[in-house]
Amino acid sequence: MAERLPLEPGYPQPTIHTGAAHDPYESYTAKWTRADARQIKAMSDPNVPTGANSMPSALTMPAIPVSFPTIGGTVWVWDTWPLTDADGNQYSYNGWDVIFCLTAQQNAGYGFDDRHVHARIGFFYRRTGIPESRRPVAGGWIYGGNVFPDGASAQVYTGQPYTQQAEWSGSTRLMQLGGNQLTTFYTDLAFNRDASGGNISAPQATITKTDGQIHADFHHVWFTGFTTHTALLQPDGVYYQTRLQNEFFSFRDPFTFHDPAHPGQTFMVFEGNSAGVRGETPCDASDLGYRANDPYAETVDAVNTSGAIYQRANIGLAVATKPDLSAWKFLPPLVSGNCVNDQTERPEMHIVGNRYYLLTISHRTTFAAGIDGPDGAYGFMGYGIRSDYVPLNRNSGLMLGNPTDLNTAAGADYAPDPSQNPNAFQSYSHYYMPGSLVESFIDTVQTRRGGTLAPTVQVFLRGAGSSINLGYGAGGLGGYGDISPNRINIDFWDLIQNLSSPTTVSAALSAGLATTQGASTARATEQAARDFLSGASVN
Ligand SMILES: OC[C@H]1O[C@@](CO)(OC[C@@]2(O[C@H]3O[C@H](CO)[C@@H](O)[C@H](O)[C@H]3O)O[C@H](CO)[C@@H](O)[C@@H]2O)[C@@H](O)[C@@H]1O
Repeated sequence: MAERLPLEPGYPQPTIHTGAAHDPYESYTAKWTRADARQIKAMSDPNVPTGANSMPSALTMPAIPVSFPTIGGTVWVWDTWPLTDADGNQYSYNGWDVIFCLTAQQNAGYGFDDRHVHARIGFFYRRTGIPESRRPVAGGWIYGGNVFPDGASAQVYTGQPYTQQAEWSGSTRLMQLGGNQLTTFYTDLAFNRDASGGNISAPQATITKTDGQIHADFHHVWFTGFTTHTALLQPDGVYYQTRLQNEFFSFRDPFTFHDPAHPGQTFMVFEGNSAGVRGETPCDASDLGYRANDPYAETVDAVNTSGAIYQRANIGLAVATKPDLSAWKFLPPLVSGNCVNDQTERPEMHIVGNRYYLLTISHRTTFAAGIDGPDGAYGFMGYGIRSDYVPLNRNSGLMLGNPTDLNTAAGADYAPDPSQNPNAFQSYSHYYMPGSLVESFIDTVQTRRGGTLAPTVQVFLRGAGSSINLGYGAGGLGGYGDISPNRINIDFWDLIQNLSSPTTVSAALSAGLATTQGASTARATEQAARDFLSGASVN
């Protein structure tokens, strides 16, 4: 890593990271250090040689107008993920784009900020291939309802003393090209309420798997299955903090992936906290990461007594131990942010050539005492699943922040000061897609609450840096809810079985599709069905 000289007044030199790869099974956890994260503030400080008067525009999402359109319907929408394979490719299924979203009913007697405890995984769909310019303003998504049958996700807690349960983020994988079998990995959350309606004690969080099938005809998309929910992981207290160690623990957001360097294995990254009893597990010099004799270094004692001891985010790793992905074992965390931040949420792994990008999201309010940064997406670059990850962009870790003046007080993360930071919480839960596109949801613009899909933006990853494409869409903001597939999956037999009229069945037969059974290759089947679809009249 290049040295940065001279020392910037008030800010330390960042930690030296090499990006070097380690074995995934090795006990090595890269650090997002305080020396690194303090570079976020340095970048916006006009008093340092390389600082600016605000967050750099290359790392800042342009302001979303308060007049944003909404996806419509009866549910709030937040964390969203498309239908993908384990390599992150996004699929159109039988001619439909499909997305999965955390959703909560809008008119059920609770407010937007209480949505988390009512969350269900819902789905939306729209026809594939319509140019963005011809889609309705909020993407033209049609709400399809909940993915899992009512009550199915509660079975994970059968016989346990919880009175309420919710479905939190995860990922949904197409298990075989040409088929309709899906596996959803998600966070099954359970808790009790006290008399005032709040939570009694910490929720329990279980990373869970459930299998189902997607179906489509020419009118709509629907699901079957998802009736059996298998608990995969609860925190172990060794690598990952438990609810008994910290009632505010984080353990959620599974994202599964394959690595060409480890064929035949399935890995999962997830949001965790470093194990240890809250407030009794101090940080050490490696968490702070200061170079020797840096005049802007803090002492370990000063950091631990500042309150920063309570922030212990990590990005966890697990590996499947059964081919049907029904059993997993923990591996040591990939990255920790002890005394830096308390939440590294919805982590994703993107492998581009020999570079491994570990991306995550975080809040301004979850940074530790003495560190500041905007709500948004953060990232790290290494040369293997387990690496000495380099935090992106001058080691700060910041990849894409909401427009935020870090010289103003943080405040509550759901209540921006419209006069100072009207867009500081405009979007959250950024998800990186093929084509360097990033989708997210709108939380709050000025004082208007969102619960709808944000404009998609484009962020290029280059080495250990990134930059938003301000030429994308209008001034850097693309379409609202522009989440498009880069691959097509046709399940011919699902399509044929679900055609809605005999005329269309005979059209399919006369198009030669039936002859593909048994005789033709999967490629020919796909091509025939694709030809048929493109010539079909849809309504
Ligand atoms: O709904 C839970 C899923 O959402 C995720 C990522 O978006 O967790 C987000 C989190 O933050 C929300 O609450 C914040 C505080 O109210 C609010 O400022 C923010 O806008 C919200 O997105 O939700 C939990 C519970 O409130 C909180 O700990 C997180 O920071 C994801 O990790 C969950 O699966």
